[in-house]
Amino acid sequence: MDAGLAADRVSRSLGGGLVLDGVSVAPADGSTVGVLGPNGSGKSTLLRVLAGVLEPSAGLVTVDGRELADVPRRTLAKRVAVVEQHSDTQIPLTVRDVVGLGRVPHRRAWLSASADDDAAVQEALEQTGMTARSAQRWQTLSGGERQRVQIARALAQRPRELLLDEPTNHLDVQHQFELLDLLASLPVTSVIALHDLNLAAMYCDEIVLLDHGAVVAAGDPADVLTEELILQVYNVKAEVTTSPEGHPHVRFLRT
Ligand SMILES: Nc1ncnc2c1ncn2[C@@H]1O[C@H](COP(=O)(O)OP(=O)(O)OP(=O)(O)O)[C@@H](O)[C@H]1O
Repeated sequence: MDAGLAADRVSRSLGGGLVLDGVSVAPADGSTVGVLGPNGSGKSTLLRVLAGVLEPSAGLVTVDGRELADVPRRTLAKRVAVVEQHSDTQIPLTVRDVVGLGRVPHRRAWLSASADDDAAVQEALEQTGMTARSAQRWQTLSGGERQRVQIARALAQRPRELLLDEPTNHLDVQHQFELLDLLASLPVTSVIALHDLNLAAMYCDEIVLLDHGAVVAAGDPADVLTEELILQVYNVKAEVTTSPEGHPHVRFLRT
């Protein structure tokens, strides 16, 4: 039986158009998979289908070989965490409250937070560098701080799979690296929609390149981030070299 979360030839229509077209992805346990592709290529939709928020029109999403629709919501909520592109709330919550929401699937409704819950929240705040702001109101945070708190909420959930939609948006360069270093160091399987090809090259074990809802290439970053595929998919000329660390490095050419 397949372990983990996987999509098998998944299609999905939205608003009368085919937004995902036969997409398969089966991240290795503990790996980091980057989902790349131009605007509108289906990255967010793929993450939403993997999260069980959207049902596929065709194909299967499975968790440990079991169809997602057959997995109880609470079981799913305990093991799959999602960081969406835009999160907002009108409710006056502190940073600690927001991170604590990650523990809700682990708690019985009538019980208050356990020592385990508190420890998970504390650890997630530390991992994302947000401990000092734990009493601050969520609404008063900067865009990058909000992003880090959403990531802390997802980590507090202690998921096995973490789905992140452009998590480096709003983050300064130091925090982009810190976040991706953190994700790479954790024993979670991460599926990350990204726009930055070089960040993907540095941090992803595997890249899935989407175009018009279909997988154009998937596999090792060096096999996916080629000059030919970048030109084909993004319509931009690029020079791809190999960095001293052995990752592909993309330099865009605007001549
Ligand atoms: N509810 C909807 N009705 C109609 N079309 C939709 C709907 N939701 C998404 N789409 C379309 O599906 C396509 C894929 O959207 P999606 O958000 O998955 O792309 P993306 O690759 O994440 O894009 P971006 O890089 O801009 O975030 C887009 O063309 C979008 O307009």
